[in-house]
Amino acid sequence: MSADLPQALPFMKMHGLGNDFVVIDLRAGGQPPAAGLIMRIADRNRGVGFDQLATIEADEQADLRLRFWNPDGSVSAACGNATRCIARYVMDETGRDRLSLRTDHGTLQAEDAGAGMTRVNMGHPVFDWRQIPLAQDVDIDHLPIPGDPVATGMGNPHMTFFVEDAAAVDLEGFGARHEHHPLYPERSNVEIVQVLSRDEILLRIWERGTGPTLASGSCSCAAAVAAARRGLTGRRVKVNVPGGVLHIDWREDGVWMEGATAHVFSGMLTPEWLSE
Ligand SMILES: N[C@H](CCC[C@H](N)C(=O)O)C(=O)O
Repeated sequence: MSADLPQALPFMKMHGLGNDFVVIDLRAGGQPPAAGLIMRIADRNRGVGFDQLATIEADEQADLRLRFWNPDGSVSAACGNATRCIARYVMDETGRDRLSLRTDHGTLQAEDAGAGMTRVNMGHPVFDWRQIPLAQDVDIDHLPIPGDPVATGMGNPHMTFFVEDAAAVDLEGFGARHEHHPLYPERSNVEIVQVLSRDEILLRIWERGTGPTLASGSCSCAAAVAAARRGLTGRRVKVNVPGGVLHIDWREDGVWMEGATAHVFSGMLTPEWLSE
């Protein structure tokens, strides 16, 4: 082994309803990986594979500082399921039942919801077109796009379509096309929603920078907020995603999201692989 190989890089693999994450714990120090290394780790054949990579850092204002990246190396200010996974891990580690987590979308509160479930307040939805962001001032409840979608910001941009039959949508073609719609200068996450009742929806997801995923926290929040704004549901809904169930509750203090999490394994990226 040559003396100038990088050190091994420890990581954790976690998932929330199949929305999977590589988590790098930097609380003791160290820099987040550069975009090139993030893209290599994202490779499901030659790396580890993930929907998002997250780092945990120590923070002076909150209990933890979290950052998120997509497999294409782009940054996301919000990642609800990774936030829940990391909150659960640190609550188990410290014995605490509440944590504050600073993200690029503000400081979020997480709590133990009992029965192994973890709840996070994802903050207030954003309805200002400049902050979502959209390219121009349009009616966000009825975007000038075929299919009549709703625009919502959850720290990241969302475009939500309501359909009769979500299973009938060609998500690959539809999602890829709409992620890059010119109305969204920073691209968009795309949600296909089928309303089942006043308090239950079916959701299929195309994540910006990732593609189709089994679940997505911020997409579930955006879909629930959009359904409530359209008057199709109340503000508390059960969201059925391909990977399971999330419960969304749009309260006065923000959009709360509750569901299961898993810490699957801890591993090491080897010095040999890191230096390739
Ligand atoms: N999986 C995440 C969302 C990632 C969003 C990301 N694809 C973007 O906006 O760039 C979640 O649970 O909220």
